[in-house]
This record gives sequence, C-alpha cells and structure tokens, in this order.
Amino acid sequence: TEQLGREKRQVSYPQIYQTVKECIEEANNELAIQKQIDKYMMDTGVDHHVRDGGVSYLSHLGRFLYTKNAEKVNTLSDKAWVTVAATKKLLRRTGMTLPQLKSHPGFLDAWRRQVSQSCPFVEPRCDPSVIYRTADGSCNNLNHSSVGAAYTRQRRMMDNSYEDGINQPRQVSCKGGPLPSPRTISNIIHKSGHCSLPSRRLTVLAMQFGQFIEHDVISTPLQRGFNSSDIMCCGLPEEILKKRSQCFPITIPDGDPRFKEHCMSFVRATPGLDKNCDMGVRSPMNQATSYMDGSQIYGVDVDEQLKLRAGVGGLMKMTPLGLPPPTEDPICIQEEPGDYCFGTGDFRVNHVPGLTVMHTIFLRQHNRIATGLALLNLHWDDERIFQETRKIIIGCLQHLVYNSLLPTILRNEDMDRYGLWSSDYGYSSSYNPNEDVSIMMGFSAAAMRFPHTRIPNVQSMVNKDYTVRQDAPIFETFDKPKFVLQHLGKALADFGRWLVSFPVMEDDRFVEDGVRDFLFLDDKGESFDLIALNLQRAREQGIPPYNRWRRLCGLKPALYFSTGPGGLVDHEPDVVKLLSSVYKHPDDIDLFSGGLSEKIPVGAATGPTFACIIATQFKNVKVADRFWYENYNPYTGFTPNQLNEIKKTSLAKIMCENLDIQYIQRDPLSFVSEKNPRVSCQSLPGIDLQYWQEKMKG
Ligand code: HEM
Ligand SMILES: [Ca+2]
Repeated sequence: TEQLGREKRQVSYPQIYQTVKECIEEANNELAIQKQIDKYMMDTGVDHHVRDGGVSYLSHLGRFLYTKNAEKVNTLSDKAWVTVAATKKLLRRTGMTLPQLKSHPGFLDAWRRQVSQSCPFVEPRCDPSVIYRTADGSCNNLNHSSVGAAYTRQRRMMDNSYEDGINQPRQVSCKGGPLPSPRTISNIIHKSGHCSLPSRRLTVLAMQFGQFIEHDVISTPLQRGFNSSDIMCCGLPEEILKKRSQCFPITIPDGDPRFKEHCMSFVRATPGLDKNCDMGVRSPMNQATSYMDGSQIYGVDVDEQLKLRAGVGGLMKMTPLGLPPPTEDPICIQEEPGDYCFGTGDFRVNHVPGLTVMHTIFLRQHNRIATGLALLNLHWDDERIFQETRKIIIGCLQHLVYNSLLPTILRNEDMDRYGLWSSDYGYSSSYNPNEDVSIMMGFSAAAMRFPHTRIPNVQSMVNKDYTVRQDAPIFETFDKPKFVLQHLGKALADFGRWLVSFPVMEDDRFVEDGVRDFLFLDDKGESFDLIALNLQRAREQGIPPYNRWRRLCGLKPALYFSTGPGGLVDHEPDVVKLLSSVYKHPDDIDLFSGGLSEKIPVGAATGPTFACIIATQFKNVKVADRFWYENYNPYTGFTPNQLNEIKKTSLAKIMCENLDIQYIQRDPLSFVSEKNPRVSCQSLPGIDLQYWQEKMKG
C-alpha cells in the first residue's frame, strides 16, 4: 500500500477500482460485525429497547434524541457510516489527502461507480408553481432542492477537529495528552453552588419558548443498537468497547461529588449522508427541517403530517380536552391509568410539562384559526384550509421569534447588524437564494444550548390568581404526561401560568443541579450531567474549539491565559484562572465552556462568541427562506393586509386565547413591571381573519 501511495499517479484504473472496492468491502464488513455486537448486547440485556418499558436514565436520553423514522434514518446512516469508514481506509492506503482524493478522476470515478449508483438519497424534483411549503423543507431553494430538508446533514463552517480528520472524536490536547474530562470542566466551570441566581429580567417562558423554537430547526438522532434499542457504553469489556464505534463514554474523575462510577454512558450522533454519497468526513444528521416552518408542530414529511391531521376542516387531531393526540410510539412514561404519550410533529413534546404547554398552545391556535377560515370560506376544502392555516401559524412563529424572542438573546446592535428585525408594517425583502439555511453544528451542539443555564430546578403549578398550587422538581417530571393530564388536563394552564410568572435562572456560566447532576434521574439513582453531554457532543462531532470560532467570528483568539491583550479578553480574571486550571492551553478550550463563561454585555444573554453564532444562524434561517413571511410574492406570500395582521400577533394574546388565563403581562417573556403591566386578555389585539376571506370571482 505504501508503494501505491508513492506511485499514485502511475497506478492503473483497474488497480484503483480494486482498491476502492476493497475499502468499501472492509467498511461494510466492519458495519456487519458491529451489528452482530449490537444483537449480542441486546440478547444479553446490556442494551435496552424503550418499548420494553424502559424507565432508566438511558431510555430518557434515548427518547430525547430519538429516531423519528427508524427505517429511513437507518438506511441513510448505514450508508453514511460505510462512506466515511471507506474514505478513511482509502486515505490510509493511498497516502493522499481528502481534497486530492476527491479531485482525482480515477478514484472519483471508481467511487461513484461503486457507491453513488446505489445512493439511497433522492434529490427531490421541484414544481416551482407550488404555492405552499413542502412538509420536509425540500424545494424551498429551487436551485438546491434538498438544502435545509429533513434528514440532511448539519453544516460545517470550517475544517473539522476530529483526531484523524475524518471521524475520530477530538480528545487530545494541542500540547499532547488527553483533553480534560467534560465532567471535570462541568464541575469546575459550571457548578452553580451558592452563585445560582434567578433572572431579574426574564420569565421561564423565555427558556421554554426557546426550546420549542429550537426543536423546529434541530433534531439530532443518536446511533441505535439492534432493533433501534438504546446503546449502553459503560461497563463493557475493553475489546468490545473498541469495536462499538457508536460509543464514546465520558470519564468521570476520582472523587466526583455526585457520581461514584468512573463512566458516564455516551452514544454518538447518527452520521448524515452526503447527497451524492461522495467520499467525505462524518457530520451528524438533522431530522428537523432547518427552516422555521413549524416542523415541530406538523412533522417533517407528508405521511407524518397526514397522521397528525384530522382530515376535515383543515384541523389537526386534538383530544376532546384540547390536548395533543396519543401516539403509539413509546416516547413517554405512563404511570397513572389513563396516561398516554402525546404525539406531535416532534417527539420531544413529552420531555417536560412546560414544553407540552408550548406544543398544546400552538396546536389549539391552529385549530382556532382553521375553524375561523372555514367559516369565512365555505368553499375551501380540508387541504386548502390546512395549508392556509399552517402558513398563518408559521408566519406568527417567525414574527414572534424575530421580534420577541431574539431581542431577549441578542443586543439591539446585533439585531440591527444582522438584519433580524421585521419591518413594522408591510413587506420586507431579504430573500437570498445563495445563502445556506442548514443548521451549523456550532449552533446545535454549543451556542444554542446556552439556555441550559436558564433551566430552573423546580417547576410549579400556579392557580388562576397566580398563587402556587404545587411544586415539582424537574427530574420528577421528565417524560411524564401525568403532570399535564391531572385534573382533566386543567393542570396544563397551571404550568402555563408558571411559565409567565416565575423567573428563569440568570444567564451566566452556572447550571442548576437539576440538570447538571440529576438529568434524567431514575429509580436506581442514576443520571446524566447535561453539561458534560454538551461538551462531549461537540468533541464527538469534531466541532472546532473556542478559539477557532472566535477567529471565524472576527474576534481575537486567546494566546495566553490572561485577560490582557492576547488573552481571554472577553472573560473575567477569576474565570480565566478556572479555565487555566482545567485546560493546558487556550486552544483546547471547548466552544461551549469558553462561550458560556464569557462576560455578558448589557442587553444580551450571551457573550460575543455565542452572539455571533446565534445571530448568523438566525440570519440564515431568515434570508434563505423563500417563504419567509415578509417576502413579497403574489403567489406564495401574504397580502399587505394579511401581513399586517400577522404582525399584530403576540405571545400574550396566543397564551390568552389558548389557556385559561384572564390577565397577563404584555410581554410574557419579561416580568411584570411598570413598563410591562399585567393587562386583561380582552384588551390585547388578535388576528382579524376577514382578510383571508376569498372574494368570489365574477
Ligand atoms: C427543559 C429543560 C431542558 C432540558 C432538560 C434539556 C436537555 C437536553 C438534552 C438531554 C440534550 C441532548 C444532550 C446530548 O447532546 O446528548 C439537549 C440538547 C439540546 N438542547 Fe436542551 N434541554 C432543555 C432546555 C433547552 C433550551 C431552553 C434550549 C434552547 C432554547 C435547549 C437547546 C438545546 C439544543 C440546541 C440541543 C441540541 C439538540 C439536538 O441536536 O437535537 N435546551 N438538551
Ligand atoms: Ca423546521
């Protein structure tokens, strides 16, 4: 093989073809062996399937990073896995670099003949005259029809930081030796202790609405074992662990105050497939559509949409109590008689009661609007009402995110600079088909996880007069629909009132124990550390560390552990000390920890590095969307009057209309104050649907 490397220009095509063939065969064999191990792990009870009544911490995480459409995901990811493994083998055997390999006509041809021909990815063909969004986000960009579609890959903004440049997680310090354990970093930089403070500005809704929105654009599935079971990565014999390429367990240091074992299970994300099945590096799949298109409400393909629709009057399925309908998928824990798992466009609806509230509000809003449209347009059929209602809901979501939620995260200057505000009235054209909407990995695995610092330990059920009825620690509520099903579903509004009347935790580097020590706590007392998962996730995906994102964002990278010039200029001196006690060099600092521990300017929720990543992503989600609600287009857009109605929408009114609430502050993301008084629901403007009445022709 060394000879082949040196004489690569002389080798004949048949030899090249043979080399490619062998690499692919070896990769396929490795995958087959891995599947045998998976079966063995299932048979011996190491792995578990949620369907077998799993209530362990592992199955909680399995439900959160679930596989939406197992068959589809497995087909794509098996092929992706083989593609990546074969690429790596080819590089080793030829001694070439990836760019050399990809531009070598012989190798390219041999690869395409053997791999691309059987590529399971189908590039959708688009009909430009269709006036509504597709369910899966394809054909939004008519030049690149699959960009931003569900089940495509997440986006890399720069060269990866894998150990081998292809798929091996980042784990070695730039100075040699292992990187610090994510759990150590979590303990030293992010443990809340006595420093945990509630926000003086924002309500829990600012956290919960954020998660709901984030689920519109990101859903990364975990790799699965036999029959889609949850993989266990701790307690395995060394030689088996080596062969389970899905595993990348977190090492827990000696003397950890919470975890006695030295291993926290960690499963890698499912690799996504290049649309041509070309050679390349591993990148995770995104099961959600990258567009802000309500995919967490409506699902990501037509079949899923049809399952969620009532089939009449443009309505979505809803129970008589006005709750999301049941699903057969075992994505929750049923404890009481009558409990059932909620089914919506995103399986994470069952995660915590607050998130179920968000899903329910928008489901009810859909059905309210559909009912209104049906009365105004008796000649419209189910499909027409559904699509028009969906378009309105998506318009409202976009308006709320860019004009209410993002201003609680980004400074006004950044809102201006990235062009994120909507115009007060009428159209605004920002569409740019050359921008790529795809979710960037630095956003999904790090920056957009900053609200993990906002998560409070306790959730409360609040009475109509805003007094507390009952508290529930967060770890008791994970995946348990019983909380919102109490009192014939009336408890839902109790959680809704909690969202708008209680503070989130302060935006700082400290994270509450409820998720840092006790995430998904189970009956056996086992749990995860969310922050350790975040850090390991980014390393697993080969996401470049903090300094490289600083450079990408035009910010100064740190050369030394100091706060002076050339140092960590956006950190406080005490934090720099802590960082230097865990990391050997500033180039090692993980993006999540480096970003979350930056000083936060007035009017922002994060330091400049996360602000840059978050603003860039939301800018792309806006300008790359052909169906952006403010775009002028006589076929796909709103009329001027309709658009101005959409721009009247407010979270306050939507909460009022869809929960048992009589009074609410004008901006429920912020606390009641003199500037933000609690007002009666009736006094708030809503959408006037008369502008959707279709004038009969003639
Ligand atoms: C209810 C409180 C929350 C809990 C318990 C929670 C828990 C989790 C867990 C377990 C993961 C997967 C970790 C892994 O990679 O292994 C995750 C991912 C994530 N979280 Fe949270 N989270 C919460 C709230 C939020 C909020 C409020 C936001 C943002 C507004 C957020 C943003 C994210 C993002 C962007 C991901 C990546 C998702 C993906 O790639 O599929 N989370 N969270
Ligand atoms: Ca979406």
